[in-house]
Amino acid sequence: MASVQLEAVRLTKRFGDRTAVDGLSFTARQGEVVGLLGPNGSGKTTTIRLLTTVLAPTSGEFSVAGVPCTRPGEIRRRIGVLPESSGYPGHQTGEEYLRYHARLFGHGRPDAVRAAERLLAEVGLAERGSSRISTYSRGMRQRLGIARALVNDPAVVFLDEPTLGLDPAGQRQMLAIVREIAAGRGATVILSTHTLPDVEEICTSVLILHKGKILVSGTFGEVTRAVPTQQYAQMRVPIELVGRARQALAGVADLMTEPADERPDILRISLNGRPAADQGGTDTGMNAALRAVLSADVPVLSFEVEGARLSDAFLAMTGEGVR
Ligand SMILES: Nc1ncnc2c1ncn2[C@@H]1O[C@H](COP(=O)(O)OP(=O)(O)OP(=O)(O)O)[C@@H](O)[C@H]1O
Repeated sequence: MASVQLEAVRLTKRFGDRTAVDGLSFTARQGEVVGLLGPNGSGKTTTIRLLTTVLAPTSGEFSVAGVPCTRPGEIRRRIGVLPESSGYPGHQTGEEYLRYHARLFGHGRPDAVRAAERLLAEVGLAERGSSRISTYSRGMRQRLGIARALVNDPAVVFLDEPTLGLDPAGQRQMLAIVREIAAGRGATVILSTHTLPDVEEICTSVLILHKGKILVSGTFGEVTRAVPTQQYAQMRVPIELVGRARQALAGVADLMTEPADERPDILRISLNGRPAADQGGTDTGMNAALRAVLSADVPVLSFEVEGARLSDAFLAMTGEGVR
């Protein structure tokens, strides 16, 4: 099994009488992409600031690549950070900027030149390395920020909202880069985000924070199974029989129907608040829906059970919706 690169034990941060991070314990292994999720104010940024040694914990401890938090200077040499918002010197070119940071980490001049070139290629900026940063789009700046975070070949990379404000193409590019940081470099990535589809796409595990505490953690499957979420199925019936199908479904306890978007011939059926973990119950419910409609002499043209969604689990746990 891959080695543990990050370990937090009862990590806590208080600001006055407000506890921003409250007894966080978790581990992350080499090559994992861990999604750090939670509503506004749940403690994501504070957690990243603690783990990147910007803030000192009030209590608890953590280690990065085996280095304890009592040696913050050594930790800083082993991590890369893309903060929530960072400024860039617009007058410098991407190349100059990365060379400068490579030099800060002790590379000699020729090494720094090579490192800048390699990193620019890695984040898709090879063509624009000699342009001034002031001419870069937001997506290009974010990618330059990632390149800077990789300059010291870090064991753990922290990315705070890396896709925020990017257009769909920029988001895709960013996610591909993040995936490669974990799969290609074997680094551990801690990714704080509000964008759950990103998480579903690239994270190997998820930590959901609420009021500074971990509500639930695990793989995507474990998290969506751990909480009561609605399970939905879509049933398509002949349009002239929609009314009859609805009537038949109304007689099935525990089911509710709602119209699917702009498709009057599709009924979206949900099991009322049954835990997704209760797979037996879910099957029975959906089978009951099918039986009811068929026995009302309504042919079912298609029937599809939707997969559990992280956003539903998140909503069920925190009471707050997300994008
Ligand atoms: N320097 C500080 N002084 C006082 N309170 C703080 C400080 N930094 C954060 N907090 C408080 O700690 C809590 C957690 O904030 P944090 O910024 O970590 O949340 P977050 O999950 O990153 O939120 P967002 O998604 O809005 O960025 C909030 O209640 C916040 O007001």
